[in-house]
Amino acid sequence: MDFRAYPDREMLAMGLADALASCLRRCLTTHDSASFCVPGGTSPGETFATLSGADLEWDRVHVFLNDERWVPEDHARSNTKLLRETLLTDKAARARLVPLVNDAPTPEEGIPALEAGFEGRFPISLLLLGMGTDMHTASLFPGADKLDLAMSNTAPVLVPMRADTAGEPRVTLSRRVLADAMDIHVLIMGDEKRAVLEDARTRDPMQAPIAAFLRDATVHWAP
Ligand SMILES: O=C(O)[C@H](O)[C@@H](O)[C@H](O)[C@H](O)COP(=O)(O)O
Repeated sequence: MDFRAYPDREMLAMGLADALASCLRRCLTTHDSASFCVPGGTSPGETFATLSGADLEWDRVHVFLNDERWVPEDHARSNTKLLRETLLTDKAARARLVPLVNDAPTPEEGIPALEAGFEGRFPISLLLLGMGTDMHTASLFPGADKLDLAMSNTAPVLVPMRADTAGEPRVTLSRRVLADAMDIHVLIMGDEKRAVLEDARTRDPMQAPIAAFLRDATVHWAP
């Protein structure tokens, strides 16, 4: 694991946006398109806003979330809404969004149509993950109903997920497809998350799902 500490959150947003843009640019020199998989939640907003102004061929970039809450796209807790408002603006408005939610009443009913949209998108070129203080990442929550399946080597691309701490039902990319990414970055902020991440490194991924991704990751942190 590579750990990059920034003096403050503004510097983190600038440094991380720069690292992500360079990686996408590099990928597009050797490939027709790039797959860029990003977290929801509150932490990446400023990084996304900075990255959206980066000069690169966004129309060759396929963007999708690590996970989504099963709520309509205009819901306050929709990660897709956040993505449209922060990353998919300015120059990055030309990127192609691969949807992770649809009108089906449950994730189970919606997943077959969503999985079809992921054809040709793997391996992920660039993965950015967040982390909760319970050591979850994407919607891989400790104790969640389908965690066994989502962490297994034979998992499908998308797994429906319910957990007491998750709020609404979720859909998440499985560990297998996330960990297969060519380049993995993790974004965390604050002293509490730094300590939690250190602790997670020593734990079994079934208790600390973020641990499944740390060995090859670059972690970006600011107080
Ligand atoms: O939909 C989600 O909740 C996320 O994708 C999730 O995995 C997130 O990255 C962490 O919970 C951190 O969230 P914060 O950045 O809000 O702390």
